[in-house]
Amino acid sequence: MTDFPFDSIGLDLDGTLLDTKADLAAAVNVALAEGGYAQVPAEQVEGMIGGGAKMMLARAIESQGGSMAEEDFRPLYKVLLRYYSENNAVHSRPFPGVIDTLDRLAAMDVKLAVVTNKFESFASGILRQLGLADRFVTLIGGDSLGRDAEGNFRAKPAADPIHAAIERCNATRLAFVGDSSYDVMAARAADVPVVAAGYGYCDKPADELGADAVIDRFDALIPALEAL
Ligand SMILES: O=C(O)COP(=O)(O)O
Ligand SMILES: [Mg+2]
Repeated sequence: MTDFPFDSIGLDLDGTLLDTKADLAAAVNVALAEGGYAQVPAEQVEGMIGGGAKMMLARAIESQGGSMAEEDFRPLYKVLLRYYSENNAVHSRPFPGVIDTLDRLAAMDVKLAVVTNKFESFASGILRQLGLADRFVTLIGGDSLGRDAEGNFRAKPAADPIHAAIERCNATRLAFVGDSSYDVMAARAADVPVVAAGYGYCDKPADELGADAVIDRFDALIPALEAL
């Protein structure tokens, strides 16, 4: 181990490690077509990513003043999930600098955990298809920790998935990296330092997310963490 200040890093998936926008947009648009709604361009879907697939679809339907009644929404959500389960790594790829940086972190014995609001099965399938699964000590998806007393998934922005990452990495010092306000809120709630991926699908300007640092490429991560 070098004098790198963290022994573990938690990493968001969509918009941080992987550019998944095109596959997510295709899945949303299949569901929107099913409901008779207009198609939404991928650039617009981008701002709807971060809270999980259900929230992404809800935002797309609401942007067209559509019905959010359970009997209208549920069938479209099912269409999205079915389509995405079969088409989730068609266009999705690591962002520039991701592979090199993960190699460098592995060489420094830094443990890596994926903490995503995607369903665990989707996230693990994508990482497997892209040949990246073995790089992570653990993967915590939006559904991995079950639901809280109100019936909501114990997912970001809650601290629970970050705490789970700390535990599963057996981390002494963990930092988190993510692209949305959910990521920053979850890291803050768990009291861990957080770096914002400014090149990702930020739901507000990256420097307004409240992170400790902002990077504009993934390969700026190691120096950014060293400077925290
Ligand atoms: O798919 C989403 O909406 C969120 O996924 P992420 O937590 O990996 O960004
Ligand atoms: Mg994200």
